[in-house]
Amino acid sequence: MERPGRLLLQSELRVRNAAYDVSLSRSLLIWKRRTSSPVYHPFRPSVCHSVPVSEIISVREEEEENGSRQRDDGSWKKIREREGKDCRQAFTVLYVERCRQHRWRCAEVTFTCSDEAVCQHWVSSIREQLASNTSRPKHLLVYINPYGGKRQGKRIYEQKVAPLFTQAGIATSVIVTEYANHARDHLKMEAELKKFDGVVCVGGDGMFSEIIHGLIWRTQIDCGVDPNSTEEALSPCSLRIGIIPAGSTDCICFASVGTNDPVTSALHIIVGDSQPLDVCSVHHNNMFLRYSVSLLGYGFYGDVLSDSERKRWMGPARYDFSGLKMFLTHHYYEGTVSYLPAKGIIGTPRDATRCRSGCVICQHNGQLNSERSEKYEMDEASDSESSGEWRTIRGKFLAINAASMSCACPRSPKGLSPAAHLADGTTDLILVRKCSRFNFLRHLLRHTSKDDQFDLTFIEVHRVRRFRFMPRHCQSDSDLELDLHENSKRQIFSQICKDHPACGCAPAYSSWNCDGEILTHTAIDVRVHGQLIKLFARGIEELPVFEDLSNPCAI
Ligand SMILES: Nc1ncnc2c1ncn2[C@@H]1O[C@H](COP(=O)(O)OP(=O)(O)OP(=O)(O)O)[C@@H](O)[C@H]1O
Ligand SMILES: CCCCCCCCCCCCC/C=C/[C@@H](O)[C@H](CO)NC(C)=O
Ligand SMILES: [Ca+2]
Repeated sequence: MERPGRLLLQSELRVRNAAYDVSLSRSLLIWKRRTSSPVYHPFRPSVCHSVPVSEIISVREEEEENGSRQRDDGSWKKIREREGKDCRQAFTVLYVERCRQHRWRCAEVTFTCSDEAVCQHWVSSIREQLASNTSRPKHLLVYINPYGGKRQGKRIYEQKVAPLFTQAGIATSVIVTEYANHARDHLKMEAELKKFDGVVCVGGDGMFSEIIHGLIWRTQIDCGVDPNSTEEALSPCSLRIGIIPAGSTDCICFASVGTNDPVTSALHIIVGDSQPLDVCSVHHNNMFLRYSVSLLGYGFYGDVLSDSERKRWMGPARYDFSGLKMFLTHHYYEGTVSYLPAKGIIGTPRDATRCRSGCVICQHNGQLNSERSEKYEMDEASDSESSGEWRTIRGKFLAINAASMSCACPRSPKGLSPAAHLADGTTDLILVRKCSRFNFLRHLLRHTSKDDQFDLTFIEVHRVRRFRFMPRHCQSDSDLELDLHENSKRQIFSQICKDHPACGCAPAYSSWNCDGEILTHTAIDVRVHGQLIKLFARGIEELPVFEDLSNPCAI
């Protein structure tokens, strides 16, 4: 809890007929019931409220007519009179109130006083404080995906978010997308980004992936960086991105705010939060494919996504249906994974600690990254395959997952990698080797229990900066010749089977699930770019365990 600091204003005002000492400093608004108040009950504890100024949404004057007052927006509010004597002036403060499970809501308190000049001084003083907070957005570019999730994006925005933006005095330019990649193309080629101080994504993870594709690409072009390069350091994006969850998984919103509630996300945007986020670039043969911030999944999660795309009419439940189907199908895939372990960092994928607001691991490793990327510019060999740092694993896998955040979501409450960090410059590479259905089910079920989902003999997890994957069917001729002697028949049959889908045997390869979108290639090169973008979020806040003794009300 912030401490009050130097007082800017202090008055006796009234709240619902009770007298309060109200004070405003640069950091806090406090209202504390006066002990002399006629409605004061000697045995009722003194009531004191405090709100960080940074979490005040807006302040509005209340105009009076016939005992009720008309608000700035024209709506009417009944102000009760005290014993026939009018309290003639009032103003209302809207502020963030924390609820259960990381949800925020917009609360309000109306102050009344007899002196009009005092009332107007309070309104102007609070407005000055809000205006001086330069991290709060004033003009947002909003993209609404009407197609994702339960196809409620437009309704969610208009009914739950737009009224809050209006209350907060935020101007918006809204685009309802008309086709897939509409937002990406608009950001790449048309949007006048200098007019805005933020972009808002109303949709799910796939829509967010589309928007960062457009924004990051545009930023590189504007900064003279080749986005197709696998070796150039990418330029960070200055515009923050807000996510109004209206998808099916919404794991990016869930992992950066702690809930997938549209009002909570809107309030984090309004107060101007900022949360850095790692981004993975995905290339195939030096050709850029896509960016990823949550999950890159081959095998199980790639097959779940491929199968579920044909069932979008089911809404979010399509993932459960396809997940069960793919579990029963139990396909495995052969290939070679090579990865560059993250050296010198703190934190591992097996930690008990979690990435939360003000994460020390993200701050430490993020600093390490920026020092390292300066060195990298001078010594590109450190990341090259020949640096000797790379590890290679060939085998048969049920799933190959790279989680750049926990990927926690309603369907996977702990997430695919519970100890992954939003902004530490790494991704957790999870290899699920071929095993029995029973053992794979044990692994899946541990995503919803307290058991460690990595503590199984057929699972290995590495925190990496880069990795590559080459499926067996794409291996080089020399590798294939080696295999040919070993499994010539299998190679011949797998080619026949691949050419004849009617054949019932397992496919030779899966597809990559990239934040909920299917990649066009299976041989990929993935690189983590630390803290490349920023969200209007603050990470998941630690829940208060006890009354905060530094609470200014305790003074
Ligand atoms: N107007 C549109 N018509 C059709 N598709 C669209 C449109 N706008 C965006 N899309 C595409 O819809 C796809 C799915 O959107 P989104 O990710 O928001 O929903 P979802 O897949 O249900 O959610 P999640 O990814 O969280 O599971 C995205 O790939 C996006 O590119
Ligand atoms: C035995 C039944 C198993 C059912 C498994 C159901 C599928 C669970 C989906 C959880 C996905 C968690 C990771 C999130 C990935 C997102 O990036 C992506 C896009 O939103 N969502 C999916 C489902 O791939
Ligand atoms: Ca990360």
